[in-house]
Amino acid sequence: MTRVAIVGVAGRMGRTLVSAVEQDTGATLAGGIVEPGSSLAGADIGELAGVGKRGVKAVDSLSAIVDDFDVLIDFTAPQVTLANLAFCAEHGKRIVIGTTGMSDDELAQLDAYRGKVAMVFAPNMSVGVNLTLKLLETAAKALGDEGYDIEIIESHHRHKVDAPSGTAIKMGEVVADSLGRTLKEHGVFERVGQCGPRTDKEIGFATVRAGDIVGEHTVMFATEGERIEITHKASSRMTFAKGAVRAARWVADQENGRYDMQDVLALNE
Ligand SMILES: NC(=O)C1=CN([C@@H]2O[C@H](COP(=O)(O)OP(=O)(O)OC[C@H]3O[C@@H](n4cnc5c(N)ncnc54)[C@H](OP(=O)(O)O)[C@@H]3O)[C@@H](O)[C@H]2O)C=CC1
Ligand SMILES: O=C(O)C1=N[C@H](C(=O)O)C[C@H](O)C1
Repeated sequence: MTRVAIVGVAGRMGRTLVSAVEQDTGATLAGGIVEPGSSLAGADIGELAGVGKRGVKAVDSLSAIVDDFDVLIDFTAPQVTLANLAFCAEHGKRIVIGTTGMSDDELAQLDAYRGKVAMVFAPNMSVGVNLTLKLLETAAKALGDEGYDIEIIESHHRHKVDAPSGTAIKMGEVVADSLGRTLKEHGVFERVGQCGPRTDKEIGFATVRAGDIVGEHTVMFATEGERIEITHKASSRMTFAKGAVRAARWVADQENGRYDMQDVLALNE
C-alpha cells in the first residue's frame, strides 16, 4: 500500500486528490499540507475535500509528517514545488509533480534533482492527454512538412495563473521535436497589431480563460482546402487526480530519476 501525502490539499487539485486516493485500492491517505500559517492547519482533510471526516488533519509543514508518507503529490506553484522537491530528496521520499508555469531557470533547478530523487513530472496526468501526445507525434511527422500550418489553442477556468498551459507547451514541444523545430525559434505566443502574415514553420499558441472550463486543448493542422484538429477535453479534475495517484503508486518502486506520464503509462515502449 503506497502512503500518499498531498501538498496544497485545500486547492482545486488537492481536494480532488483526496477523493482519488480514497478510491484507489493501492494507495492510502497519509497526510495533507496547507500553506505555512494557514488557518486550515488542523482541519480534517476529508472535510476540506467535502467527503466528510477521515481522521487525517492538515498540517502546515512537511516535517510534521515526515515519517508518515512514502510519496508526495504536489500540485501547487513553482517555488513551492522546488522547496518540496528538495525536502523529498533530503528525506528519501518520492514525488509526483503536476505544477505548471515554471520558468526555464526553475525547470533547470528541477532537472538538477533527477539523480537525487525519484520524481514523476508531467503537465498533464490524464491518460487521454498522454495518448494525444502520441497522436500528435504521428500527425506532425505526416503533415508538418507538407504545408500544414500548426496552431495550438487552449482554454481553462478564470482562476488559472499561468499561460499558455503546461499541456499546450508540451504539445508544442512534441510537434516541434517531431519536425526538427524548437519552440524557442518557432513558437509564436502573441499576435497583436500589424504583426504580418504567419510564416510557414511557426507554431502558434492561443489562450482562452473563462468561467469554470476544466481544460481543453486543440492542435490544428491547416492547409489550403482542409484542416485537421486533434482535441482533448477534460470535463472533471478527477482525470488528472487519478493519473497522479497512478503515478504515485508507480514511482514508489522506481530508482532515482526524472520520469513523466509516458513512462508511467508505458507509452514509450
Ligand atoms: N499536471 C496536471 O495534470 C495538472 C496540473 N495542474 C497544475 O497544478 C497547479 C495547481 O492548480 P490548482 O489546484 O488549480 O490551483 P489552486 O490554487 O487551487 O491550488 C494550489 C494550492 O496550493 C496551496 N499552496 C500554496 N503555497 C503552499 C505551500 N507553501 N504549502 C502548501 N500549500 C501551498 C494553495 O494555498 P492558498 O490557496 O492558501 O495559497 C492552494 O490551495 C497549477 O500549476 C496547475 O496548472 C492542474 C491540474 C492538472
Ligand atoms: O490549471 C489547470 O487547471 C490545469 N493545468 C494544467 C496545464 O497547465 O496544462 C493541466 C490541465 O489542463 C489543468
